[in-house]
Formats: sequence, C-alpha cells, structure tokens
Amino acid sequence: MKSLHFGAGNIGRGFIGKLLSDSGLEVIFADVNQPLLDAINARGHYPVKIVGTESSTVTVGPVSAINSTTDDVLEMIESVDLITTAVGPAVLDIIAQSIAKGLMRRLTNNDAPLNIIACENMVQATTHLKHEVFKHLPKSYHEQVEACVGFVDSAVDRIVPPTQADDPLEVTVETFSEWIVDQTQFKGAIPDIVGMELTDNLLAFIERKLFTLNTGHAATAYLGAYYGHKTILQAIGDATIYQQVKATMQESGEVLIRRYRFDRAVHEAYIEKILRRFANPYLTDEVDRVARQPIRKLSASDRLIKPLLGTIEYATANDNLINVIAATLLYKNESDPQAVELQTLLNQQGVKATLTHYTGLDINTAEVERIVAAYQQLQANTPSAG
Ligand SMILES: NC(=O)C1=CN([C@@H]2O[C@H](COP(=O)(O)OP(=O)(O)OC[C@H]3O[C@@H](n4cnc5c(N)ncnc54)[C@H](O)[C@@H]3O)[C@@H](O)[C@H]2O)C=CC1
Ligand SMILES: O=P(O)(O)OC[C@H]1O[C@](O)(CO)[C@@H](O)[C@@H]1O
Repeated sequence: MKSLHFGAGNIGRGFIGKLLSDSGLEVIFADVNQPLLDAINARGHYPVKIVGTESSTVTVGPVSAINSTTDDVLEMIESVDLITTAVGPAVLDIIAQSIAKGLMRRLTNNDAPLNIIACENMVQATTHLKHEVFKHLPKSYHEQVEACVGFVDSAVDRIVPPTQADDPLEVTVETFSEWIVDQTQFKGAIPDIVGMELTDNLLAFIERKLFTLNTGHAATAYLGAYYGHKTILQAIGDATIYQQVKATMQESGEVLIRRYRFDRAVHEAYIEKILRRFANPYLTDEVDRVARQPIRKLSASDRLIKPLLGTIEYATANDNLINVIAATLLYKNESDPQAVELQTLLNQQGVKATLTHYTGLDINTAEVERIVAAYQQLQANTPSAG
C-alpha cells in the first residue's frame, strides 16, 4: 500500500509518517519546504527519538517526498491508497484544491476506494477538508467522490516539539501517542495501521483530547508566558501555574463528565497523566509553540471557549478557564502574526470588543464581564520581568 502525507513537519515525520511506515506502507511526503523535501529524498529515511523514562531512537523509512505545489501531487493522488495531513488547520483550505484536482484525474480511470484522514488540532478537520475539496469539484464529480472517497475524522495526540538536533530530519517525540479515527467514515477496507485506533464515538475522544491536553497545554503556555517562562517544563514546574492548570483541566473535565458520562476517577487519572506529560524532562517544548496562533485558540470551537461554553451549559465552575482566557489576551509575540493582530485590535478597540470579536461570546454575558475583570487584574499585577 502507498500513502501520501501532506506536511512533513513535527507530527508528519514524528507521528503519522512513522505509524504508516511501521505498518509497511510506502510513505510519500508532500510539503512546501524544499530543503526538507531534498533532505528526505537524499537519505530516504530519518531518525525519531522517543523520549520518556525509557528513551530510544528508531529509523523511519523508506520514505520519499514531493513538492505539494506541483503536478507531482496530482499524479500521486491518482494511485495512492491513503492520504493523511498534518499541515495546520489553516493550510487545509490550500491543499483542498490540489486534492480536488487529483481526485478528478484519479476518477477518470481508478474508482478504487481512497481514504483521507486530516490529523490536525481541529474538531472534525477532515469533514472541513471535505467541504473545501467539494468547493473545487464540478458537481458532475460529487456522486463518484461520495461513493469512492472516505473523509475520516480523527483525534491526534502526541507532543512533538520542533527538533533541537543538528540533523534537520531528526524529530523528538514523547513516548505517549494516541490516534483515534471515526471507523464509520471509511470507504472500502479500513487500512490496518499500527497505533490507529477505531471508534464510532469519535467526538467524545476529540473533545476529551481538546478539553484536556490542549486546554491544559494552552493554560500552561499562556500562564507561562504571563509569568515569564520560556519552556513548558519551566511553566508547569511553577507551583502557582501547576495548580491553575490542573484546576482549569478539572473545570473543562466536568463538562466532559456531564456531556459524555465519563467515569470521574478515570478522567481524573487522565488529567494527572497529561500533567506528567507536560513535565516530561526529556522534552524541550517552547511556550511560544504551544501558545502559537492565539486567535485560532480563542475561537468558539477551540480549546478555551468551547469548554467555557460547556461550563455555561452545565452551570459548572469556570473561574480558572476565565483567568486563562484573560492571560491569552495578554500574550505577546512579535513573530506570531496572530499574536500581533490580537494586540493591535486590543489597542484599537479595547478588551470587550476584541474578546467578543474573536470568541463569538455574547457581549452581555456575565462571562465577558468576568474575563475583562480578570484581564485588568492580571494587567495590574503583571510580574516584573526577570
Ligand atoms: N506538534 C505537535 O505536538 C502536535 C501537532 N498537532 C497538529 O498537527 C498539525 C501540524 O503540526 P506540526 O507538525 O506541529 O506543525 P509543523 O509546522 O511542524 O508541520 C507542518 C508542515 O506543513 C508544511 N506545509 C505548510 N503548507 C503546506 C502545504 N501547502 N502543503 C504541504 N505541506 C505544507 C510545513 O512546511 C510543515 O513542514 C497541526 O494541526 C497541529 O495542531 C497535533 C498534535 C500534536
Ligand atoms: O498545534 P497547535 O494546535 O497550535 O497547539 C499545539 C498543541 O498541539 C500539541 O502539540 C498536541 O496536541 C500540544 O503540544 C499542543 O497543545
């Protein structure tokens, strides 16, 4: 079997590409980073360092790579058995056009089933990709694509920070990994991929990961930035932050327990495990990586506002979520375009208008007032640098 993976980055090489290769699939990466593509093709394999209490280095390959912006991708789509992505939610709309063109070429002479799995930190990312692909498909293709192409939603969980190694292909990953896919959305036989778990209740798993790992990680990052920490390890090692992160995850966890009837003790243990993952001393993860694109993370369907809306729905505690959202508004990073845009709007329109603009929260809700008050309190008590 042959698979095409869009995005030869941290997750692409460190997680999804590794699982596909470990399962015996021929892996072809599509990316826009030409030096990265050239390095992959020059060696045909790359090292993955797996770090935790037990650390090891494994070699992933044979692999090859093509440029995502060329017709090579269209040709590859004609013959592959599986497409996966890890490009970042915003890039899905870009690759959708290439996928649509590739499908049009494929379906003229190949109606074998093809499954597409977007592996992004985004709820139902593949369903979104499907809608974008269909925008670029003439209506005459819609029925055939619906019959032959599965767009499979997934939840992806492994912390993979940018490599610190001299070798640009080396990627360092934590021991933990979880890739869960919606088994009801496949067309044809479900590929047997080691580490790919099947479920018919994906939304519960997506929200469990988004509301626990990503919410907790965002809390660690934005509180870490506020208190002047550079790495996640430093931030989670700060007792003040640790307690607030844990309490935030418990608030978002209460929503999951009520919504999906999760076992309370099991979920508490899941939170504790994620806190230990954040404190992995072998993983060098930057606050700025986890805090990247704060506007995306303040959106209504993402890791901060979606759980907050759940606390409103179930009338449960949310003081810590409120405080983390306020800390997010204080996040500054001149090299992150979304962080710059956020601060610009705050300076131009003030907190309340900026908050409601990006989060979609109703300006008249008590939570908006409370976030503004928390923002002002944090601003007044900003820790001195150094
Ligand atoms: N890094 C992590 O720990 C985790 C990340 N994720 C998610 O995985 C996705 C990727 O994240 P990372 O691997 O960390 O990012 P990354 O920045 O390391 O990798 C993204 C890759 O996509 C490539 N790319 C950009 N535009 C492209 C295009 N048009 N066609 C093909 N490739 C293109 C980039 O050159 C880069 O190599 C994101 O949705 C992220 O939220 C999910 C779980 C863990
Ligand atoms: O990739 P994003 O959505 O910008 O945020 C990084 C998040 O992804 C992860 O890498 C894993 O989901 C976490 O480390 C972090 O919460």
